[in-house]
Amino acid sequence: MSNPFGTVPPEAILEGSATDAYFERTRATLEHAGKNPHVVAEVTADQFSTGAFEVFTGVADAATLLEGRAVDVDAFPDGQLFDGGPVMRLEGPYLEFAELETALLGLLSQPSGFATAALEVRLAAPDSLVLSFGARHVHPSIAAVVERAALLAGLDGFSHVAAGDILGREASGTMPHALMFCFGEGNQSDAWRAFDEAVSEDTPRIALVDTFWDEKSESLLAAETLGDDLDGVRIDTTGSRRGDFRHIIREVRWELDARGYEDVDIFCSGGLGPEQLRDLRDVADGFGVGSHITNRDPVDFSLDIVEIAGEPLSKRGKLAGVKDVYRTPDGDHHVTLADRDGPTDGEALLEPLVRDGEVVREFDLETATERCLADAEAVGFGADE
Ligand SMILES: O=P(O)(O)OC[C@H]1O[C@H](OP(=O)(O)OP(=O)(O)O)[C@H](O)[C@@H]1O
Repeated sequence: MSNPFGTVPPEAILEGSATDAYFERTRATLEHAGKNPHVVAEVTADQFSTGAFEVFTGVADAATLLEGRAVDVDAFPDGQLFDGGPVMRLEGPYLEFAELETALLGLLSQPSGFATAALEVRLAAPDSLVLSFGARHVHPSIAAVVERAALLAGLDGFSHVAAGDILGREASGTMPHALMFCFGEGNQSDAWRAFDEAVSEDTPRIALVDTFWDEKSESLLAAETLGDDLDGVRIDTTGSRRGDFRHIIREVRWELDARGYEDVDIFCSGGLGPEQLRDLRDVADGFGVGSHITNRDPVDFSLDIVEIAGEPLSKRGKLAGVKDVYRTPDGDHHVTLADRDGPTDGEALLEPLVRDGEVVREFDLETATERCLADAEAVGFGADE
């Protein structure tokens, strides 16, 4: 039972065996030929800007991976938005990092995809409570990766308990339909009352109100049952019954208000993405979002050697030479050769991460979140049309 779920252990990732076989064969071949050239390699998604910004994250994990190797690494800060050109640059003898390419790209690609999708929902409802509910859609061993990406993008919290332990944040949530079933139809009040009695005082009392009856009937019943103790209701109406979800939410709001329950908030979940949040943000108080975040494809990063023994080179379709990337105050993204002048008012985005194997940067999630949201504003990411 040392590895009951068959996951690749951290030791394998750090030592380089979490790799594609062709890198092991490359090492064998280069060692056989007595070659280990000094190279510069870049991690890039798109060679040229496309206007489609994405969030860069996973930098701390990349630093952990590369620590102790005789390489210098420069990278964008965690949470920076990018669009074309390198987000990371590695320099050193090629065999110092050859086999790490597979793990390095994985550590960056999937979290960056999650964070980009999470930022879309954050910006779609900037004033609403938005929680990440997507842990159920991914392998449990990476749940904290999802939740960290959600926090990085400015979401207010997440549902996963073990991720909370890792990230130092308490998991949030309401109650599942399973709880309602255990009390049975007609006994919803018993379920909500028992929940109120059982959970800690600081747990919000948010009743799930779509299980057996109409959302309006169950919401009013929850309000009558818990009175002033009820903080909110959650409506998770299944897709086949949803009809006009906005109308359902407005109707519940109306009925609660009509009976003096103006302080009871309405939370929604189930298949929600940025489009739905924009539509519902003025009638609902908060949202739980899962699959929109976890279904996101990884960002398609690749690592390419761009200079070898001081000479620029690249494969066909890629851009040779060491590059720098700048952001100008107008939000424009500039990719230039590193030995040419960048824009005079440009901020260079590639910053030292590792120097001769030593990690030279500190990581702070709150700072990364601030950067992510400020950068999204600077480049107009997620702006309402
Ligand atoms: O659709 P997503 O955005 O991925 O949302 C994540 C999940 O949260 C809701 O489930 P709920 O908490 O109601 O689960 P339950 O049916 O087990 O109670 C929703 O129905 C999804 O299954």
